[in-house]
Amino acid sequence: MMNAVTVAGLEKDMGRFRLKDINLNIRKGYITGLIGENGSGKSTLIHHMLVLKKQDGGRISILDKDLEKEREELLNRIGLVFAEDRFPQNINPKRLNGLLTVYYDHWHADTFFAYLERFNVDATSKIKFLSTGEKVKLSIAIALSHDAELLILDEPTSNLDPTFRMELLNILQTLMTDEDVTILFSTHITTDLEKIADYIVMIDDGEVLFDMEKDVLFESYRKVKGDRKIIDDAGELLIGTTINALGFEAMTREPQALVELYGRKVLIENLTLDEMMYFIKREKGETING
Ligand SMILES: Nc1ncnc2c1ncn2[C@@H]1O[C@H](COP(=O)(O)OP(=O)(O)OP(=O)(O)O)[C@@H](O)[C@H]1O
Repeated sequence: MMNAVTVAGLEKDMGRFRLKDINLNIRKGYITGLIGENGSGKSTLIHHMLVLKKQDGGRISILDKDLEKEREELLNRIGLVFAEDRFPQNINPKRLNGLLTVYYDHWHADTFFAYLERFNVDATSKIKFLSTGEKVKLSIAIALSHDAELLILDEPTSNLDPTFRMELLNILQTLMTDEDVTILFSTHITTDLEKIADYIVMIDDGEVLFDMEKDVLFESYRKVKGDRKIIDDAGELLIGTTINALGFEAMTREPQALVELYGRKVLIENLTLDEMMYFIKREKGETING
């Protein structure tokens, strides 16, 4: 099995918003980061990867099982973390542990309580009294305590303090090396993905814009800054050109060619994932608007 998740031709019409022919492979044993603007469809995609209905177009297989037919078994093998919590609010994590023992085939109470202690979450406090970040930590502790082979984390880090975010990234990386799990991780904190992701998937307006190995992505594209006068001439080599008081900035796949053609009139730099998203989005907007 090469892919932990295969999404083929997923279509979902939600009225104003549509997932359009989503084809996606989440490679087994790697961390895939899912990025995209607010409302681009990250949460919708994750949701429909887990609850595909007959009337939707497309096929999804997870861990070599057909999602439609074997949902129950699959949910046992997937660790889920969402930004908002879905727990019963009036019980404490200790009581929740009792429910989870029944729910999961491979529940490890000792692991669960060890994580809660490590994360500083009070196991005797009613869930409704936990802070937003503490609820996320609870959710992470659960996801890590039932031998999940696949972790799906939808914006897990947005409510976490920087210290714990770093700790979580370390935990995830350790899991990858020790247990060979697969992780799908959506976030706006792209620096987290620059640190730990192996693959990056960007979606925009319900479509997959790219699905690439992170290292290849960063090797393939560079930022270029330069003198405004060369924009027209170099246009073909520039992606998402922005003009500012100092000149222009753009993304390019051809840094070498730009240097050969324009010498000191251009400056080549490395890109961040945020900048890549910005330039790609700009380029797409320009194409659409003519
Ligand atoms: N149940 C629903 N019915 C109709 N439209 C919906 C529903 N849920 C979400 N949408 C719409 O689908 C679009 C995509 O939303 P989604 O939550 O998937 O985006 P996202 O990429 O996760 O955004 P964010 O980064 O803000 O969390 C939005 O325009 C949203 O309004």
